[in-house]
Amino acid sequence: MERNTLARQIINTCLEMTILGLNQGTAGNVSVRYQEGMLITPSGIPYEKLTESHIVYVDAEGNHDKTQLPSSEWRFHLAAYHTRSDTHAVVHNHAIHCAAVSILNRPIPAIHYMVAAAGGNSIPCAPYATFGTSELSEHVAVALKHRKATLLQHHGLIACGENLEKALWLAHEVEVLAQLYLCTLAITDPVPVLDDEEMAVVLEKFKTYGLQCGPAQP
Ligand SMILES: C[C@H](O)[C@@H](O)[C@@H](O)C(=O)COP(=O)(O)O
Ligand SMILES: [Zn+2]
Repeated sequence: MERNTLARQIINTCLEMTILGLNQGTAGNVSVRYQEGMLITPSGIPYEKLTESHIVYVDAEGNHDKTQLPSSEWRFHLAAYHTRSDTHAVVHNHAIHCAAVSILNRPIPAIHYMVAAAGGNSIPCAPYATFGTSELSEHVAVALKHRKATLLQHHGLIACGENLEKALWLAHEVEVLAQLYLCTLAITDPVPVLDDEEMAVVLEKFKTYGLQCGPAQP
């Protein structure tokens, strides 16, 4: 796809993220795999002010046009593409319930079968490291090895997808699961979970679910 078209899709995804209530201020960032690297949102510019020319191309080594400043999290976006060959879009946000669970430093267990949408029987919580660091990107690479989404301790969420639509959908889904987890945690801890056998059945069913609709989820 043409660079400008992808840039517009990135901006629309950012705006949609805000409409869905997943973000606030300049928190979060969005990228798509492009050529040998990725196209990514710039650092610290409010989404409403973004135009196509703000979207930065960063190559696989982290090089970019010196007149532009890519998201401070370009390292973990590159790490996601490097770790997951099925990933062509990455969404990061500070959605409130995801951030709350990340502060508790807990993975989201199999409290609901939709946890399988992230590719397994839990959604991990990558250990804390300062934003924008190589250390954080290393934690992200480990967490995303077997999952399409991970919480970031004391920070937020990362969700990956084959395209922007799927990555945003998963980010929203994980936020709903995080909210559900917090609601149930307020009543009982540990929260009852589905067993590994049932989650394996769901993971198998998700391999073919929704295929007749093209970009359907999961
Ligand atoms: C301090 C930043 O907000 C950090 O949390 C980062 O992870 C983020 O979400 C937005 O940073 P950029 O504007 O640099 O993408
Ligand atoms: Zn962040």
